[in-house]
Amino acid sequence: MAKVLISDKLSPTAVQVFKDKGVEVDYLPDLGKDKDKLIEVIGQYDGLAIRSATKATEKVIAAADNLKVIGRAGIGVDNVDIEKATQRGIIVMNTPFGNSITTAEHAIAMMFAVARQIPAADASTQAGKWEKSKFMGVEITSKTLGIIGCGNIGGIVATRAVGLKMKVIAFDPFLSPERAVELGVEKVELADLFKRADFISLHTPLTDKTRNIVSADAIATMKDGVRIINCARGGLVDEDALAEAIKSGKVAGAAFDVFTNEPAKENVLFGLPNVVCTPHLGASTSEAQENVAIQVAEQMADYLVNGAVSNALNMPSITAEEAPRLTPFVKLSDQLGSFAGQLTESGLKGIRIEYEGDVAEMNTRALTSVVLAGVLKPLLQTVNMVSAPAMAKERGITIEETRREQQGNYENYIRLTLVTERQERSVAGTVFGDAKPRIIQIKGINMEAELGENMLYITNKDKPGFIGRLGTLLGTSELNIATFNLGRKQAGDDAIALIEIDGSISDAVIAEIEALEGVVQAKALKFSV
Ligand SMILES: NC(=O)c1ccc[n+]([C@@H]2O[C@H](COP(=O)([O-])OP(=O)(O)OC[C@H]3O[C@@H](n4cnc5c(N)ncnc54)[C@H](O)[C@@H]3O)[C@@H](O)[C@H]2O)c1
Ligand SMILES: O=C(O)CC[C@@H](O)C(=O)O
Repeated sequence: MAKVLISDKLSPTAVQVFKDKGVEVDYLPDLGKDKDKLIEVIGQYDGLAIRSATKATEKVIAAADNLKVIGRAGIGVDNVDIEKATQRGIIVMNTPFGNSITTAEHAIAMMFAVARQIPAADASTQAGKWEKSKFMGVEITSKTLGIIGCGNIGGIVATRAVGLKMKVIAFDPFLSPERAVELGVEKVELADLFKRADFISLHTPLTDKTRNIVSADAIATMKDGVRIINCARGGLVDEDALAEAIKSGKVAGAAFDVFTNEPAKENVLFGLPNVVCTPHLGASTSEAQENVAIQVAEQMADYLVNGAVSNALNMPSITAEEAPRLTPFVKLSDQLGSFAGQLTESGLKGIRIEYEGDVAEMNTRALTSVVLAGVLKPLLQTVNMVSAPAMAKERGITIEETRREQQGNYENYIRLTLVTERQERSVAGTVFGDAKPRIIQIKGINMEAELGENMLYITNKDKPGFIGRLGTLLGTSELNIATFNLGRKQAGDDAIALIEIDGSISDAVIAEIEALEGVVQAKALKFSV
């Protein structure tokens, strides 16, 4: 039974979801904060469910010998080393929509808070001061809100702000003109946004491009009295530059939920006039926490139990519905990749995968990942379908995928061609109605072979007497033939034999086969069945 560790504070509903789906679960909500303890125990788990307190660092991942999936109950995955997870074949998934409304509402709340200085006014009033003239605010109606990053959360903020009668402008290179119209926002360039906005709200991930997107230079181009809200990620705004701009009066206020260093026990913004801060509360509503906990538990359990993949950041999705239909093709893809990979001895330059017929309409991205893992496995023992695409890319191997809907002799067909420094070698296979994969072509030679655990692959000159000599040799070596498949282009040409053997084939037997008259190549191949 798969075993999952929940190492952050997740709604207890997640525990029940895991149990209901047949996954064993340990709920240790404070463990994530103890790096050493996490490293000590992580090896025993197949899944790790986290929020933001647990840092799934390179060291944690290196110690995670059985880990198959990391599930983030939330959106941002900057606390997970995705590259290292991918290299170890661990899927990283998040819950991209479960807390979007809640976070967008927090951004709107923060905008009001900074427009009317509510936290400071509250503190003063409760201190018995009644400082009515000190807290003069501004209306937001008719003001311009500049949204940087108009995805899920930015989009919700935009529609709420339009409802509040604001003029909304947005900078997001991936925002389509149609979506901008749908949201009621004007798509603008960043420099334009900085010049025009009365309020600026950030909603991008933290990347190399977005780090310090609000810099000292950017602030200098803004309207005097602008107010800045960050409920996305610390590091999007240069906090030192903002602090200076607040002190000088250039910026009239800031509302921050996220900070460059978290937990933010101290920060240059703390204590400045009209700065409102919350401790990364954007996603903290009971509704959002219930949503993300249930979603992450369902996704992780679906993967661990059924192989379904949703919302993975390092692997194509496979829905629970398509997983059973895809299974025989996953097996075929693995066999084709493994077959070609085991026969490849010179430097691999390119991989071509052709899908034809029914299979061309399936989730070929996932199948391609499986093929790649099969090809690379003989070279890189730890590779799997998660890590294979990245590993192939790292090694400069080009990947080409084509899909054709028309059918030839078979209802479906996958052909894999490996391009090496010396040659191109192709192998093709199909899945029949019995859901069993078959190899149907090797190097252009037709045959119909089912692969077993131990296969003997031989290329030989098609001359009389060869099969007899081979049968005698296998017999005297006490190797029993389970199935025997032959193919050739034409009489006298190269022929291929693919033979299933009951038991493994030693190097000594392979050497004897190679010494038989007419043998061009002999190889023992192993497959997982
Ligand atoms: N405060 C919280 O508790 C909390 C909760 C949830 C999400 N978040 C954060 O909010 C942010 C947005 O989340 P989301 O779900 O809307 O993500 P999203 O992926 O749906 O949207 C992000 C948008 O940013 C845009 N973008 C990327 N690079 C950009 C750039 N250089 N300039 C302008 N736009 C760019 C993308 O095109 C995309 O539309 C993330 O950083 C996420 O981690 C914070
Ligand atoms: O889990 C949290 O409280 C914060 C989540 C938020 O930052 C996210 O990216 O989803």
